[in-house]
Amino acid sequence: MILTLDTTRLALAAACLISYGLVCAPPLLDWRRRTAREAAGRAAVQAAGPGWIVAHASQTGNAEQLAAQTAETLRLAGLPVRLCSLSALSADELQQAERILFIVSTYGEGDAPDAAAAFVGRIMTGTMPLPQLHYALLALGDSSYGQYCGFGRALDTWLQQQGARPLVERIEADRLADSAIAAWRHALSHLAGTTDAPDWSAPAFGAWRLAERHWLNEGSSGAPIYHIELEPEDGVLPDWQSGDLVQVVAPAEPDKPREYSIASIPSDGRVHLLVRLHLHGERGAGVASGWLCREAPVGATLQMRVRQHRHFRLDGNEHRPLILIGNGSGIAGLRGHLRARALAGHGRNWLLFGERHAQHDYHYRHEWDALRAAGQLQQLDVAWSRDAGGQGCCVRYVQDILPAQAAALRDWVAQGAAIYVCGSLQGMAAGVDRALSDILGRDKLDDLITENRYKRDVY
Ligand SMILES: Cc1cc2nc3c(=O)[nH]c(=O)nc-3n(C[C@H](O)[C@H](O)[C@H](O)COP(=O)(O)O)c2cc1C
Repeated sequence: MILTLDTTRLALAAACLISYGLVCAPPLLDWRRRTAREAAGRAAVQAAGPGWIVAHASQTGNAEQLAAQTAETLRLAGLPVRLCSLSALSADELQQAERILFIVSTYGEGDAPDAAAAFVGRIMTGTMPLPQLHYALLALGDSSYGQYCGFGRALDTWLQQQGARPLVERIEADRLADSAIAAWRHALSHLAGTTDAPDWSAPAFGAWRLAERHWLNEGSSGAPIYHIELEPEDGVLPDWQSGDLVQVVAPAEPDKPREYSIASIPSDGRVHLLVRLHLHGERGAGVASGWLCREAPVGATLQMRVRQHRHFRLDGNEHRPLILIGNGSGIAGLRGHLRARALAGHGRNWLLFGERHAQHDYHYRHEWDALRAAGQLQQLDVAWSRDAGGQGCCVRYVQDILPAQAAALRDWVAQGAAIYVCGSLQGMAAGVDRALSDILGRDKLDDLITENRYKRDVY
């Protein structure tokens, strides 16, 4: 052994060792990361193999909730089960899995919910042999749409084309019809070999009092829109989060509850709604909106319940900057978020709103002014479609604001912002999506969806 105390030689030796470490460390770290990823992938595939997978595609949470109940029923029957979003399934997992229960809704015009867009793009556009896969499929939809259960049917067809075999025939639930949900539960008990499935009944409707109603847009060329406040008759306010919805029963159509975004937060002490009166020409007003906005007297009792809308909650985005984009009555859900943010003391909010006339349709303007003054609304941009002359030819709708704000938008997103879009599906949602995609790039926007940073409540 050769020992030396020569400091120059020692320093040289140390430098050699450090350089060697620097050269080796990155590949080593990379190798460790890769190995960990592969192990996680293998574990997921193994988990998929012998057990059941319950995969959901949901926009407003119905399919997700039914999937959670389905998974719980299997678990109670002692079966290993993995509950996940459809887009979380990889091609490998699909090809290994033997039993999957799919619960999917349909949006747009027969499209997949946003949460399943990645699955459609990545998996359903191609082919893969799935002869080992047995599955059941519950499709949620609404038969008043042209493409009833369009996505559920497309998924079913695609699975069969890949050689997967249905355990039971596809079940379709029209507006969550009890009979269809009962058929699914029945099939499930049969598959799980259990007879004592837990109760799945949704929370009961409660009695609420219509406490206040104001017509917000007198003089507008748009249909009347009302701010409505409701109190529980028993005085016990249920808990909810900004982004959630209510289901309201109109006395003339007790089997068709209508959903509205909640515009308030529990600390307001009341549920606030923003309801547009639907006018159908000669046929008069819509059943539910006509009753809520015109017929029911203030003080009337109505049946209502709060429903979680997990996809539109702040969940996980509480500490991020927020970009809130909406039009018309879509401002309701955004107002809920802004109130929650003000309460929590987060001022990094940007509201972009579109309506018809600045003079008549600037809903809640005094509130936005107050938030601005208090430093709780950092940026506010508005577009007026019927006053467009005054703003130049290019800005009519909320999506038209975005190109001029491209740099700010990129900046906010780079700082971690989440984007919430609320309002009409026709025109607005697609226009906003296109503008965001032009500015940020489609891949970035898809990443934001995956990271739960691009959320939409459009109707
Ligand atoms: C904007 C919008 C578009 C919809 N489009 C369709 C459709 O094209 N076909 C259909 O069967 N159901 C359609 N539905 C109904 C939903 O699929 C149904 O409400 C379902 O229960 C929602 O489940 P989810 O909460 O899991 O997303 C639509 C609903 C909304 C709000």
